[in-house]
Amino acid sequence: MTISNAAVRAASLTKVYGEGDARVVALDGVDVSFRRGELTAIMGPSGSGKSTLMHCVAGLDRATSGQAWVGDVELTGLADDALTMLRRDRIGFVFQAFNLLPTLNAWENITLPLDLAGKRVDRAFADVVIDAVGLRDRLGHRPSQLSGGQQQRVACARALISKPDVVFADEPTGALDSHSSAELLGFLRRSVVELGQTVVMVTHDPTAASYADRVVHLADGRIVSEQLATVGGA
Ligand SMILES: Nc1ncnc2c1ncn2[C@@H]1O[C@H](COP(=O)(O)OP(=O)(O)OP(=O)(O)O)[C@@H](O)[C@H]1O
Repeated sequence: MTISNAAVRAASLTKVYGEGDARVVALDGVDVSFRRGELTAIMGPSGSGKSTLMHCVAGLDRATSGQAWVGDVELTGLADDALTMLRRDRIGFVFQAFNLLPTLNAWENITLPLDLAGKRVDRAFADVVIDAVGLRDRLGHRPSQLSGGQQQRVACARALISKPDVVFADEPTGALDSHSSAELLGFLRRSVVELGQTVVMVTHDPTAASYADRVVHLADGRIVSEQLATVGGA
């Protein structure tokens, strides 16, 4: 793969927590690329390093050694403030806990990243995103007035609204029932197919992984296999 096809890349990425008896090698020299315009799932047993890998390539945590790039920007060489700006401008996040602001309504939550960055809302694109997540009639509702599935769709819309280079989703369906999970995964899939979004999703759930174009398996901090998914949208 050429570098230009990789939205995100890691080379010899290593993360060590603690020292002495408490020393844990969470990532052990990981080489991986996440391609543009694809949904990649990261799977593996509990403790295999999935979240650590995501955090280190998304600039939420610092690797101990090795390199990570978002596009052609090397994260591992950035100062803290440059890393914060890169996260804000080029990366969208969806977490298991929806992390919405309780006092803001759905529309205000969705457009918050643009407000924080001092950018205008592209109304035409916002319409596309809001219709895709099916939230048109819920825009004035606060998170407490929405179901879990609706809250997670708000979080997804918020991640997409600034057209980031990549959306990282960490167990996005972990708190959802199977119906809401299917809706959410269908939406993430459509964001890839229809909007050309790049998505990297950490998941335990084989059903969630079946929506991916490619599945990367981790064990003990190493990539043990990579496979192309057969369906990409189950
Ligand atoms: N802040 C930390 N301090 C010490 N050890 C940590 C820390 N964060 C993670 N670890 C350890 O690093 C290893 C990888 O953890 P990580 O959370 O990346 O795994 P995971 O595959 O995402 O697990 P899960 O599926 O259970 O969320 C584990 O052994 C974990 O205990």
